[in-house]
Amino acid sequence: QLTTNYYQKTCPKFYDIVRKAVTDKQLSTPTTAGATLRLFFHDCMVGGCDASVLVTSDSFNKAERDAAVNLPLSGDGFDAVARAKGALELECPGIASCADTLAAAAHNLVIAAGGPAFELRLGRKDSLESKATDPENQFPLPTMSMSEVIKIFTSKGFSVQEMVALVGAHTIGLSHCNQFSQRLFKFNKSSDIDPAYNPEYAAGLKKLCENYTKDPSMSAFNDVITPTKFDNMYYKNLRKGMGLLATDSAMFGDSRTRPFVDTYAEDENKFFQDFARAMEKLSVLHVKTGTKGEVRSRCDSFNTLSY
Ligand code: HEM
Ligand SMILES: [Ca+2]
Ligand SMILES: [Ca+2]
Repeated sequence: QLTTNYYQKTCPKFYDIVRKAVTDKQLSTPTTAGATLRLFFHDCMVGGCDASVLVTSDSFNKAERDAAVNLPLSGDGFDAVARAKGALELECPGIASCADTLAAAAHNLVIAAGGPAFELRLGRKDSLESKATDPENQFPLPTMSMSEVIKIFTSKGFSVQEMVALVGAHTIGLSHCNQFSQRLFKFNKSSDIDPAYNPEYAAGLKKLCENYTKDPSMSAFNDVITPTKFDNMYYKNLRKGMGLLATDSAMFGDSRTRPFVDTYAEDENKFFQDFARAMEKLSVLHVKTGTKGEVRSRCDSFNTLSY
């Protein structure tokens, strides 16, 4: 249903406008790429890629964005989409959906960071709903077992290999200390530190996160070696005990996922190929077309109140 040339007649500069807006923002705010890629993931996992995550709550509706799992999403991703949408509305008002704008923004920022292009199909409509309860049980959490994580990805149609490729997104971006602090302080009876960590790496993290309870904004790079470059360093790190989240370490620790970690650590081209294909699949999950959605004029609110 979606096509790569959807805006060819109605908004031929769609892609260039998005690219300009998000790369400008990325240059001034280097956290933009990670923030936007994660925002796209969080949109697509709940009701498909329909910009449901972008809507803000009001006094009548607590929106998806205010679900616990979405609260840490960085404002930079929302802002990148708002800027691109603002520029699009000037050029071709009422034409480009927020869902397409977010997809194109994520696509572009992956490429700008050195990653692969995935086939970007367009024509998504924006959701008519966004509820804070919708994300329940839809997301992998760092505290989950690998079986639970696999179950979530399988339920969305992804194989274990596709899941390992997608998590390679952790080659860029940040995680807050509270997402991995249990691995550093009082891990269990026999050790303060999770033995899956490389000891020097863990010591560095411990220092970095020393005051995280007082300053909840404290965060660490997901990939400590090349934090802003989209490459296969994430998988190389996993093999050295430098996976930040417990689920990152488990990708190497679990025999179901380790073979793919090894493959991607050794072959960046293969990672890029598989990541691109899995992103293509993620980007068309349950998309809404025709009258099942609308083209919002602002990404943070519905055109007409639907409740
Ligand atoms: C096992 C599966 C996954 C788990 C448990 C997981 C969990 C997390 C957590 C807890 C954070 C840190 C959030 C914060 O503290 O602000 C994070 C960051 C991030 N995740 Fe994942 N994630 C998973 C898979 C994915 C996938 C499939 C993608 C994209 C395709 C993705 C993209 C990102 C990005 C780009 C960041 C950095 C965000 C930023 O810099 O603002 N993650 N992830
Ligand atoms: Ca969604
Ligand atoms: Ca990297």
